Amino acid sequence: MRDILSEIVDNKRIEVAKQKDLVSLRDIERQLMQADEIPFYSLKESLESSETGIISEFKRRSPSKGWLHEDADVNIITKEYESSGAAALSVLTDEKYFGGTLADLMSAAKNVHIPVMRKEFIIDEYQIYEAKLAGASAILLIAAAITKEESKRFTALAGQLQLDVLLELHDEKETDYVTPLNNLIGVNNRNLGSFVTDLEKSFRMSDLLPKNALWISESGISDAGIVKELRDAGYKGFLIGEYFMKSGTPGKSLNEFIQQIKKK
Ligand SMILES: O=P(O)(O)OC[C@@H](O)[C@@H](O)c1c[nH]c2ccccc12
Repeated sequence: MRDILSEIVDNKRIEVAKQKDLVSLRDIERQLMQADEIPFYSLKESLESSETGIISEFKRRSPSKGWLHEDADVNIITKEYESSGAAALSVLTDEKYFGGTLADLMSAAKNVHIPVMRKEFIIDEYQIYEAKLAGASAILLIAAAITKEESKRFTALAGQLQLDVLLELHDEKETDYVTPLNNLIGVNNRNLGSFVTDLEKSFRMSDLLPKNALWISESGISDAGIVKELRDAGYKGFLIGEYFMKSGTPGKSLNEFIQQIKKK
C-alpha cells in the first residue's frame, strides 16, 4: 500500500500550483497589506494559561475513518468548542482527504477569541500567507512532509507574519528539525504511513524533546486518564479531533471530557 502521507503531499503540490494560477502570491501579499489588522492570539500563552490545554479540532473526515461528521457546521461547533473551554482550535483545510476548506478556517477565526491553527500539509510559503489572510494565529508544520531547510524557512516566514508554528514530529529521527525558534513541539501519535495511533510514542519521545519548548501530544486521545499521564510526562497541550467530532455533539463531548480531566 502506498504511504498515505506521500499521496496527500503529492496531491497538495498539484492543488497549490493550481491555486497559485488563480491567485498569485503577489495578489495575496497585496491583500494582506490592505487588510485591516488581523487579530492574533498566542497559542503558547493560551496553552500555558489554560487549565486543560486542549486544542479541539474541527475535522469532518479522515483518511483512516472516512466521514466523522459530514454535515458539521463550523460556526456552531467552533463556538461550542470555545464556550466549553478549549484553549485553542485546529481547523482542517484539506478538502480531498479531510473534508475541510479555507472558508472553514476563515469562519472559525472570525467566530472565536482563542487561537485558531491552520491544520494543513504545508509544503509552500504560499499556504502560510493564505493562513494569515484567513485569520489564523498559528500553522502546523509536519516535519515528515518537508525538508529541514524548508522547516527553517517556513518558521521564519511565519514569525514575520506573526503566526505561531507547531512543529510536528512523528519519530525520533525527526528531532533534528528542532531549532531554538521552535517553541511549540508536537508529537503525533499517529503513524503517517499507516494512520494507526500509538500513544506510547508521546511517552517514548518525551526524553528527546527540548525542555524550553511547550510539548503537545497529538492524535488518538480519547481518555481523560491518559491526559493526566501525558501531563505527568511533561506535555501541556493535547490535540484532539476524532473523539469529539464523531460523537455527533462535539461541543458537549469536549465539555464532558474537561469535567473528567478536572476530576482526575
Ligand atoms: O483525530 P485525532 O486522532 O484526535 O487527532 C487529531 C490530530 O492530531 C490529527 O488530525 C493530526 C495531527 N497531525 C496530523 C497530520 C496528518 C493527519 C492528521 C493529523
